[in-house]
Amino acid sequence: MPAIEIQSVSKTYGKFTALDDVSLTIGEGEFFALLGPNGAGKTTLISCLSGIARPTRGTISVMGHDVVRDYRKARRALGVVPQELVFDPFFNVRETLVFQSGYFGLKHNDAWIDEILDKLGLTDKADANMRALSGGMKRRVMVAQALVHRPPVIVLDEPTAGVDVELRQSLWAFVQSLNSAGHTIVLTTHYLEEAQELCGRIAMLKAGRIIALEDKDRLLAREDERRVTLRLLPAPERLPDMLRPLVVTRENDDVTLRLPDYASLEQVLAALRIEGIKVQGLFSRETDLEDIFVKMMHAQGV
Ligand SMILES: Nc1ncnc2c1ncn2[C@@H]1O[C@H](COP(=O)(O)OP(=O)(O)OP(=O)(O)O)[C@@H](O)[C@H]1O
Repeated sequence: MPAIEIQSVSKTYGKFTALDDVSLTIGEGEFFALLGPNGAGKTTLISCLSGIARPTRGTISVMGHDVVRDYRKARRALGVVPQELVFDPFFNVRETLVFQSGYFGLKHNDAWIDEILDKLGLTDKADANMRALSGGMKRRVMVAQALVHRPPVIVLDEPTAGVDVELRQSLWAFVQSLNSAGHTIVLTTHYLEEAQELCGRIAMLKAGRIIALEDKDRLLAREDERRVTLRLLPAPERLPDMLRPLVVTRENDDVTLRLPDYASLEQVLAALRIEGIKVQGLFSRETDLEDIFVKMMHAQGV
């Protein structure tokens, strides 16, 4: 049974189509990334998943429970860490979590609450008022809140926006441990290096449509090329003919080239040598998810 099954889901707001025929199946135990630029429809999809918004067309189920017909069971299987910090300023951290447990009919949840507080580094803030916490601490409470009912499926909507490096790392370590323990994780983020490091499979959304849905490694292998930046001295007005089709960008003395493999660098260097152009610096890197994301988002016809 898939953890999440989204079938032909569309969501319109008046004449505006926020989601356009989205179908997606996420297996149990996956670490899945939902990527896309601002306004692509990620949060709308998560809202449909958690029952905050209702799809205009199509169906969604979480752990086999339809999110509309079987709302309670579907919601119980799901923990959502929202993008925005939503909290009651009159509660302290522990009260917030006890209250959230109550939503799910859980009365004796203290041992689990203590454990989550500990795992998220919130134990010494348990009695602090929500409004007295820093943004990062509030973010941790949002994560804790999503976990009070031990959901098998956890959705994190940009959990690291505005979060410092240390918290980001500890948050990911915790989320990874949840994934290792069998939880299904769905993540949206604009930090593509995080998605590249953590996720197994990736969906890219653009204007409400899925334009890529693939295993991360396969997606990365799609653009199997190397980028090499050369700092040239003197920076020539005209590059040797052989180089020109390979140029990705040219800024001041730096020319970035797209190479099919490192072996072709030899020909590039030879062409420069013939023209008397010296290479003062060289920097290279493999294609990463950001390159692929940018390319796909700018591709024509999608
Ligand atoms: N309640 C609403 N009424 C009208 N339009 C809406 C509503 N909610 C979302 N939209 C529109 O739907 C589109 C998708 O928004 P959504 O928040 O899902 O994008 P997103 O991919 O999560 O973006 P971001 O990365 O900025 O969070 C946007 O153009 C947004 O303005």
